[in-house]
Amino acid sequence: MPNIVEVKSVNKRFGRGPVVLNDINLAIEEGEMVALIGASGSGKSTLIRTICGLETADTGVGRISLFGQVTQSGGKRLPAQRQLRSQVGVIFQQFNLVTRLSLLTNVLVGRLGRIPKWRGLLGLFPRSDRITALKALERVGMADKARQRASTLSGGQQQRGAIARALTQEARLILADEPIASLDPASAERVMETLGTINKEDGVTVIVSLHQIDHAFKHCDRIIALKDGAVAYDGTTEGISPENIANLYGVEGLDLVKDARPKDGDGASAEGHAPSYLKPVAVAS
Ligand SMILES: Nc1ncnc2c1ncn2[C@@H]1O[C@H](COP(=O)(O)OP(=O)(O)OP(=O)(O)O)[C@@H](O)[C@H]1O
Repeated sequence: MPNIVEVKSVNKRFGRGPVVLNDINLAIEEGEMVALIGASGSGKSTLIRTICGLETADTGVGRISLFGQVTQSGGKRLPAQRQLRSQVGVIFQQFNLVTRLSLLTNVLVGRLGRIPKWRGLLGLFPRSDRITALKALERVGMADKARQRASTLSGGQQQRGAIARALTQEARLILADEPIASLDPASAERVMETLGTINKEDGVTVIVSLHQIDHAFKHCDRIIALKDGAVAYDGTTEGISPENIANLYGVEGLDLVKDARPKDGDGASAEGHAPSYLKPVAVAS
């Protein structure tokens, strides 16, 4: 089975600006749930946008492959980029849904690449597509909101709608760029749980960039960390050390770890894949 995502020797600068991605090399296998972390400006969004083809890497030897096919090489998009587009679901921090349309119509947009263009333009989605979309909304706990205008939904509900759209699209890979950055803690948790569920139950590969390390600890089994555009850590979530975190975020990083530490008595706030130094120590009774 080829890697779902392969990034080889990718560099990126915007115009004559500083280096934003510096010799990135990554391989992500099918079914992984990967957190992309790093301080603000470290290049997370640019890497996600380059992987999904919204940006091109610099000219040179850099190459990106999706599902075993080269989509970008030498700073140029190749035909495979377009052909594979329907298999990649992209979720952003904001502006994921067309606010004047109903949630159901937004989710049906996920089928546009799979029906004749004229049907899509007229909004004539087959009944089977509507059923698929409604099932996807049910999976993310939003079926009762199907007829509601997207503008009337909360940020967290809109993000779950965007996940339903990716499910309807039958995406094999979801790239989520800070999907919980503007959400309250409960909505953020719900969105991360939803991404985790479709990763586990449907085998969809997920790459999610996050500012909140505790969500990475809880929901992702692998962490890729960027510092100044270069990969500073790539390994298991359990394996990331306080030194790694301090290297990424400086002194404030240690506070982030402290915040992620399970609180006394009330269970773990960073269960899941949290490194052992964050897990509660079992006390023999
Ligand atoms: N379109 C652009 N034109 C010029 N510079 C850009 C552009 N997009 C990003 N950059 C620069 O690239 C660098 C990395 O930005 P990027 O948004 O990828 O980082 P990030 O890690 O996602 O940051 P944050 O966590 O704050 O969203 C920043 O210095 C940013 O100013």
